Amino acid sequence: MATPAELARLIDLHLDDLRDTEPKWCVGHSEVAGRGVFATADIPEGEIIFRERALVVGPTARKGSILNTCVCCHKLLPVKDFLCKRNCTLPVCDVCSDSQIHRGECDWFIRWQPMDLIKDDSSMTVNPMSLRILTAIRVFLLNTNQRALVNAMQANADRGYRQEIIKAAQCFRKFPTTDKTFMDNLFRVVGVLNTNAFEAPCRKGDHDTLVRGLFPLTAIMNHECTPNASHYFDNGTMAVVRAARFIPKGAEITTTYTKILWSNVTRCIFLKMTKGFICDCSRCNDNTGNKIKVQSLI
Ligand SMILES: C[S@@+](CC[C@H](N)C(=O)[O-])C[C@H]1O[C@@H](n2cnc3c(N)ncnc32)[C@H](O)[C@@H]1O
Repeated sequence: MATPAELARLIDLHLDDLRDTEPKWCVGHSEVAGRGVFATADIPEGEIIFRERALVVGPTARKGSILNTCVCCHKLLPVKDFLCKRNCTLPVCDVCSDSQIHRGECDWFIRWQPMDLIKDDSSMTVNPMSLRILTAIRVFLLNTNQRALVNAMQANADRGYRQEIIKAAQCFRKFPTTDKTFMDNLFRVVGVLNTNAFEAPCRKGDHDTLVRGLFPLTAIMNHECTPNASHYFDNGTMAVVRAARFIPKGAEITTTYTKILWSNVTRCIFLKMTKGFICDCSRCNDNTGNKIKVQSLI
């Protein structure tokens, strides 16, 4: 795992113009888990601690997601004929289909020969599993420093992630499954995304959608059930982190990976299933909050 100093260097490059001249945060070794974010000065309640743009964004492709949403600008597309004109099978609007941002992924998808999916009314549709893998593929198209940042992030290992890749590979005739280096890298990237990515609300005109974004600095914050910071997303592409209460210099800045009002049991199960850990914070250890041994449930 990359050291806090190496991670901080790469985050610094990623923040670019959003880097404060005197940031009130730093990346350090955490007593909670691995690396974390720490206050370098007293931070008053309500103050914005940092903002960052997404390093990479893609569709969530969850059950119930509206598939005719442009994978680049997220605008709503017509119900029919919404796939890329170059036959990469990704939903993309006319403007984005010719854009630099789509061209790279479009070339990769075309090379892998996506399977046609024909609907009952004989129009073409898109396979959600090929949409789901798109964010991971976009990581391969980042520049060297950006890819190094992704590599420096934690990737939990989970058998389900391999399944996600296998299902995506089945959407193509020529997915490079025999390229071991590529497949190993893809497995790690999928692990990084599943460990760190956020689902962020995004609005385009009247169309509300959820996008899946990797915000590395926001993701480095460890979880607490009574966090001292909160985060929100500005139209899917910008994360904003602010102090939920006064944070003294030197304290670890934490956020919550769950909904704050969920019960102890619900938070415990969610954290174990999605983030692979059992929280040991004071709220979880408060016996009046019906603490249970999650190990015995899973
Ligand atoms: C998004 S990462 C957080 C950054 C991570 N500490 C690092 O070094 O990259 C999420 C992972 O951090 C660990 N983690 C975060 N908060 C934790 C907590 N309160 N207790 C135990 N592990 C935690 C878990 O392994 C979790 O899957």
